[in-house]
Amino acid sequence: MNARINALELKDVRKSFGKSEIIRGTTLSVAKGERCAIIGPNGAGKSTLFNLVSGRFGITSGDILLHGRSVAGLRPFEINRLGLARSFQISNLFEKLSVYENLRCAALWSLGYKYSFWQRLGSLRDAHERAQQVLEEIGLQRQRDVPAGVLTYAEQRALEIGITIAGGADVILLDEPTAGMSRSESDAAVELIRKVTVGKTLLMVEHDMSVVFGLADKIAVLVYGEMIAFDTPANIRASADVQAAYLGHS
Ligand SMILES: Nc1ncnc2c1ncn2[C@@H]1O[C@H](COP(=O)(O)OP(=O)(O)OP(=O)(O)O)[C@@H](O)[C@H]1O
Repeated sequence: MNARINALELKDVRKSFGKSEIIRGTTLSVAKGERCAIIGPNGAGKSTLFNLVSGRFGITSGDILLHGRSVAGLRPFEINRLGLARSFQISNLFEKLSVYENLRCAALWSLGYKYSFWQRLGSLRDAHERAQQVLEEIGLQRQRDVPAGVLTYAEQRALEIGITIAGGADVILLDEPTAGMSRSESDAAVELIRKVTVGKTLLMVEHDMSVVFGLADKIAVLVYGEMIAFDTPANIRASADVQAAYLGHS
């Protein structure tokens, strides 16, 4: 029965800021293990949608389900503990801490670090193991003890992806993971994202169409708060509506 439950589901989600309705009835189902990209012109509401899914903003109406369970009204850390982690457009690193320490902090936070002595010992051990494992996955072993602030930009973005996955969440939200990267850096980031999201569910906002079409199993097109299409990359590319509303102008 669980196989039929989607990892993430948005049901007629609406969000208004004052009198302006920014998200206008979005319905979206992301199956377990699927990689899904949200595209759309500037101001379409992509970041707002991310903020609704991760609990940073409350929805005005509709519902959001994570593994079949409503998360509407929950706070970001509660949604995180239920298995959803997100990255941010703006760097979220502790620049003075080492690469390893950044990863360990992220793992500890998600493990629900508490002040009980025994629990603390167990959490520290688990966090250490997770941090080591993620360090290898993101290919930053050689920079393990380097302060995050001195990494190159592309390495910092890789570390951010590592921090996002370090807690073991199975639904990952990445906000413009290749923004500001050169073509070759962005190609490497695509490979990294592909690798670290195997077996997980990915929702990402991305402006770079080669990244979107290279990674996504499904693409959602958001225009002025309305989801005008949600389909495979081939169908999105062929859609006259999408061409007219967005791709033709990018
Ligand atoms: N906290 C807020 N209060 C009021 N309006 C907001 C708030 N956050 C976003 N908006 C408005 O919602 C609209 C959508 O913004 P959003 O940042 O979600 O778009 P976007 O698709 O992510 O754009 P971009 O591609 O430029 O990042 C914009 O008109 C923005 O001004």
